[in-house]
Amino acid sequence: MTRVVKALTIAGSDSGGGAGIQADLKTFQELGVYGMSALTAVTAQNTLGVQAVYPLESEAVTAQLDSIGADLQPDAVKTGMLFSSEIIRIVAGKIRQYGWNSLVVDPVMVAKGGSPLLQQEAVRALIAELLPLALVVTPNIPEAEILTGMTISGLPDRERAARLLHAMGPQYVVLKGGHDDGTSGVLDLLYDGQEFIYMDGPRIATRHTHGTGCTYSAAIASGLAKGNTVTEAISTAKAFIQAAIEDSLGFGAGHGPTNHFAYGNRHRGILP
Ligand SMILES: Nc1ncnc2c1ncn2[C@@H]1O[C@H](COP(=O)(O)OP(=O)(O)OP(=O)(O)O)[C@@H](O)[C@H]1O
Ligand SMILES: Cc1ncc(CO)c(N)n1
Repeated sequence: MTRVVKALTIAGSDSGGGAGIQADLKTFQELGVYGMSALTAVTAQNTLGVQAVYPLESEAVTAQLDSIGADLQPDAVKTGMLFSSEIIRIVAGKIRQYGWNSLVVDPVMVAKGGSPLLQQEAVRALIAELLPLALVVTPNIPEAEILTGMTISGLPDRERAARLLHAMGPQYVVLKGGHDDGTSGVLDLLYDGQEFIYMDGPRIATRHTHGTGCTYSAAIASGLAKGNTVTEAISTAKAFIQAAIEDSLGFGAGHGPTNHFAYGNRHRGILP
C-alpha cells in the first residue's frame, strides 16, 4: 500500500470557508495530502469581514494537539491564526514535544478587512517561541514590519527585513508581496540565509483574495509533507495560489474566496 502523507494545520476556523482551517484542509486535499486540524479559535466571518472571534480555551488546544501527537504523526505542520500568547506557548510546546520539524509558520495578524486575529501582546511570544521552530515563515509586508519593527518600502528594505526575520530562527523566509502597492506585478522574496531569490509574477486584478495567505502556506506545507525540498514546495504553492486567484469563485459582496479546485482542475484537465 502507498504511504499516505499527512499534514496538520493549527489555525482558526473561518465560517465563510475561504481562509483559516477550511482553506488549509481544502488545499491539503487538492494536493493529495491527508489533512488534520487543531482549532485555536472560531471566527464568525464572511467576505465582508470578521463579525466575531471566539478563542478556544487552552485545554481545548492542548487536547487536540495531544490526540494528534499520540497517534497520528503529521509529515508537516502549518500554523495560522493563533490569537494569544497563551495559545502560542501551548502550540510551540507541543511542536517541540512531538518533534514536528517540517513547520510552516504563517504569522497571521490581521484579516483583510482590518480585524485583529492576533492580540498585540502576542507578537513577542510569536517571535520568542514559534519562529525559532519554523522551517519556513511566510509574512506579508505589514506582518514583516511588525515582526522586525522596521518600515519596508523598497527592495533593499525587503532584503533587510528578510535578514532580520531569518536571524529570528526560521531557515527560510518568504516575504510575500501580495498586498496591493499599486504595481502591476507581485514580488515574493525567498531568503535562505545565503541568497535572495525574487519570485515575480503578474498581479491578478481581482478583489477576491480572501484567504490567499492561508492557502499559500498550506500548499507549502503539503509539498514539505510529500518530502519535496522547500524550493520545490514553494514553487508548486505559487502555481496553486496563482490558479486559485485567477479562477476565483466570485462569491459574496466583499473579498470573495479563491478557487481551491483550480490547480487540480488544470492538472486533471477538468474544467472548473
Ligand atoms: N492579486 C494577486 N495576484 C497574484 N498573486 C497574488 C495576488 N495577491 C496575492 N498573491 C500571492 O498570493 C500569495 C499570498 O500572499 P498575500 O500577500 O496575499 O498573503 P496575505 O496577505 O498573508 O494573505 P491573507 O490576507 O489571506 O492573510 C503570495 O504568493 C502572493 O504573491
Ligand atoms: C480564521 C482566519 N485565519 C486567517 C485569516 C487570514 O486570511 C482569516 N481571515 N481568518
